[in-house]
Amino acid sequence: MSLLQQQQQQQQQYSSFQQASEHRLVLYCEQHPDPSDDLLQCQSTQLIPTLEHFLTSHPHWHQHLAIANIMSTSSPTTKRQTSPSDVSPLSKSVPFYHHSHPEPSLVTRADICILLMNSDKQQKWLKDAHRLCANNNNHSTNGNPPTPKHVILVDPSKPLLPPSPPLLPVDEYKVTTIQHVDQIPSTLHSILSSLHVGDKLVVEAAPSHPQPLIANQVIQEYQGAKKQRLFLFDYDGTLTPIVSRPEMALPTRSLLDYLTALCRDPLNTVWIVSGRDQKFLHDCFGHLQTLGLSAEHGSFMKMPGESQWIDMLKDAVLPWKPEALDIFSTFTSGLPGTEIEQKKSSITWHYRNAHDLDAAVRKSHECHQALLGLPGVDILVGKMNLEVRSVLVNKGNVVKRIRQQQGGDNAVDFVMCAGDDQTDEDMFRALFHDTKTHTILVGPPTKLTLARFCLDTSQQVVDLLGQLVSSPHHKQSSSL
Ligand SMILES: O=P(O)(O)OC[C@H]1O[C@H](O[C@H]2O[C@H](CO)[C@@H](O)[C@H](O)[C@H]2O)[C@H](O)[C@@H](O)[C@@H]1O
Repeated sequence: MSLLQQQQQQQQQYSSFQQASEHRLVLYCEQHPDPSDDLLQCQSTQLIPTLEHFLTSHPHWHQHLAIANIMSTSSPTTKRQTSPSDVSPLSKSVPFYHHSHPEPSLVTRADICILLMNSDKQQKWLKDAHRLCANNNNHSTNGNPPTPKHVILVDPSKPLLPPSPPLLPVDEYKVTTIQHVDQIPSTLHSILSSLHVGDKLVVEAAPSHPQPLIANQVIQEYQGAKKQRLFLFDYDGTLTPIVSRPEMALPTRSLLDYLTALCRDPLNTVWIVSGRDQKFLHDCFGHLQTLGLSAEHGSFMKMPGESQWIDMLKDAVLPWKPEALDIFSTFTSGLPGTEIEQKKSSITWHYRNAHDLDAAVRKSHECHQALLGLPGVDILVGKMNLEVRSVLVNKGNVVKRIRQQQGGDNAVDFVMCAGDDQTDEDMFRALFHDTKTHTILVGPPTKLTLARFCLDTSQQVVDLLGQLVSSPHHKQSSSL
């Protein structure tokens, strides 16, 4: 192909990309894998596969994204002209543009940029982009202020330190520095989830596969937090493993020590948001005065530092309770080993210990159907249990209330929320659009969830708390 033909083809590809990306967010990647820098070279080969992986685990972004990849390199293999489809299967799932020369109009159009190049080039790129955007805004006729954009700097040479201030006053960009392309999926997910781009895109909370949590990243952000930190923990399956009998699921000594230490740091507010009743939570955690407790999915709350519980359903009538109890009793009498746990404003039917587990699982579907007729309740499918509680409460509302009390989203710069069950998805939903949050599913990465990250076991959650409280920036106040 002649040079002219190549240029025409490139121009055509660029125009098609512009058209196809019109109502999408543009992710602009620019890579300068200096041949003398092995780390950069190596990460550069992983960028596109990482983006493919991101889209596989977050399929709902397919319809919202367009990706431009500028691979500017002296390497002879990438110097030749390539068409998008030569480069990546990405081109088959999202509008994709690939070229070897930076394209200024793409930089100004981009919503998120990923820069894989050495730090000097990154700084130069930011300066140039700053100039470009300023110029572009001068010529903009709509008078709107520029939308702040996001830049992810991948800098393998940067040690893991608390975030440093950006070197440039780049108002147009919110800069996030990461060390490894592996961190791109979680970073991208949190940026994308925070974007409400006017009429261009309204991002609904949609479940996707969580990324395995990188403990060092959390520790770094915990240490970097300057305002308040908020911790929200489910109990069963999150801070303690699921066991055959509810009364045996007691907190370990280390968990209590770590919670005590977390509560002692004046920057921290720590809550357990559980389906358990007040008595159980009080017996296990009542001695930790500054720990907030929420029982029965938000029906009762004990504020940090207080000793009295607030009945959130004080004035509500719960006419469904006797009927729900009747339904559960019928199923219990036909299935030896199953049990009813009666709480003040919810009822849980446990079938984990049924003598005939297969029959109990089958019958649980029937029981679920029977409960559907009850007015004013939510039916929760838990871990070998069915639970009925009032629609007036859920863990998501608990989270919203706690956040309001803390002074809103901006008052807090670190949030960790962990849970393992269907009811915890309400907490994850309430935090979905806040990029500061570390929402953690305790479960496998194959599960669809609104949490951004996952850890396999409750022991890993407890170990992470241990790491946080032994980190150098953790402060201890004199009294608890
Ligand atoms: O919101 P949570 O703190 O996770 O509480 C949810 C329910 O947990 C308990 O039941 C579950 O854990 C038991 C102990 O491991 C297990 O035996 C049972 O099979 C699980 O369903 C608790 O008994 C319920 O009251 C909570 O609603």
